[in-house]
Amino acid sequence: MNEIINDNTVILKNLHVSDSKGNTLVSSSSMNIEKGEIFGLVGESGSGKTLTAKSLINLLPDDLIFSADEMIVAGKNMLEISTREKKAHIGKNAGYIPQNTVFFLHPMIKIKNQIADGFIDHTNNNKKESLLKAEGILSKVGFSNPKLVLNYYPWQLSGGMRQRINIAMALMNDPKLIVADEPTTALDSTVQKQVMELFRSINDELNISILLISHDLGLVKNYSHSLAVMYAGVVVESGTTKSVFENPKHPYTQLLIDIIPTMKIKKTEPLAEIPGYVQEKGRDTKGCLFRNRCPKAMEICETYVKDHEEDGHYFRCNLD
Ligand SMILES: Nc1ncnc2c1ncn2[C@@H]1O[C@H](COP(=O)(O)OP(=O)(O)OP(=O)(O)O)[C@@H](O)[C@H]1O
Repeated sequence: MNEIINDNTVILKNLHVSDSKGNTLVSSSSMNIEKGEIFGLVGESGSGKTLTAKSLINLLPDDLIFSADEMIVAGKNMLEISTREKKAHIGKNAGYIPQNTVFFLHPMIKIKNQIADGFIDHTNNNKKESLLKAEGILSKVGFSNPKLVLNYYPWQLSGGMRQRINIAMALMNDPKLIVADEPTTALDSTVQKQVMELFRSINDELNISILLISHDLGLVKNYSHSLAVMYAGVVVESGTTKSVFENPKHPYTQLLIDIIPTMKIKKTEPLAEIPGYVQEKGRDTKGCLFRNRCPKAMEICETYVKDHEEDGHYFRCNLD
């Protein structure tokens, strides 16, 4: 009964996450990730990107409470299966690349002993088979001498190489979905580009869906097919990347697009910012959470906010 006949890798409707004191952290958030697409999830720090992604892949901290009207991930209804089944399903079908990759790999354990674990846990393969598989994947992610790399300790590798190892680890179980949380934040711009091109080729060649979390709308514009913009725990706009960029509807999205740095900016010029900050508290209001920073706010925005959807382009705002 839990097998879903649907091509979408993720269907999420009305996600709500709160802390143990009942404070709302994420609310009314929905998204669909189609099979084989790169889906960008953007927003400022604290907007709920990581919590949303972690809800999907069963990694929410135990002290947080979540609910949703629908949550389908890689063909399974996550709201109807046991914790054990969820763990097995996610372990087999989803790879996670966390924000802080430096601490993700244990510095004192050889790569070969870290890369094999998840694969052995979720398949019936032994260590030898898993290392053979790892060699193939390491060359896919750009290592010319995978046998040598397997014998390295993480501290012997550069940041970009460690990130390639993390990507290889996420690929070991042939997942349907990879969640990459700010995967290039710690890298310099040349390595950043190489890593993003690697994600693109993985997506092209293996048809794996990628949930790309980033605060950088410019990066998401370049690499994603569709995207969702989050503000203060709420998805305020979503759609294909083309339609959101050609016709951004939400004032927050419009401002984010305006501040994407362009090549024309002189090095000495400061980057523009949106005045104000994302609110941490009071996220369960019926009104619009962006109203205090919104240049187009109206009185009604204090108590009400309207949902619009046309041809898969969604936005949540009282403007039409
Ligand atoms: N375990 C937790 N307990 C209580 N509040 C939390 C917890 N984890 C996150 N939060 C809060 O939930 C909100 C959303 O956090 P989240 O990490 O999802 O944001 P984000 O958009 O991923 O930001 P960043 O880019 O900084 O990681 C923030 O206000 C954060 O302080």
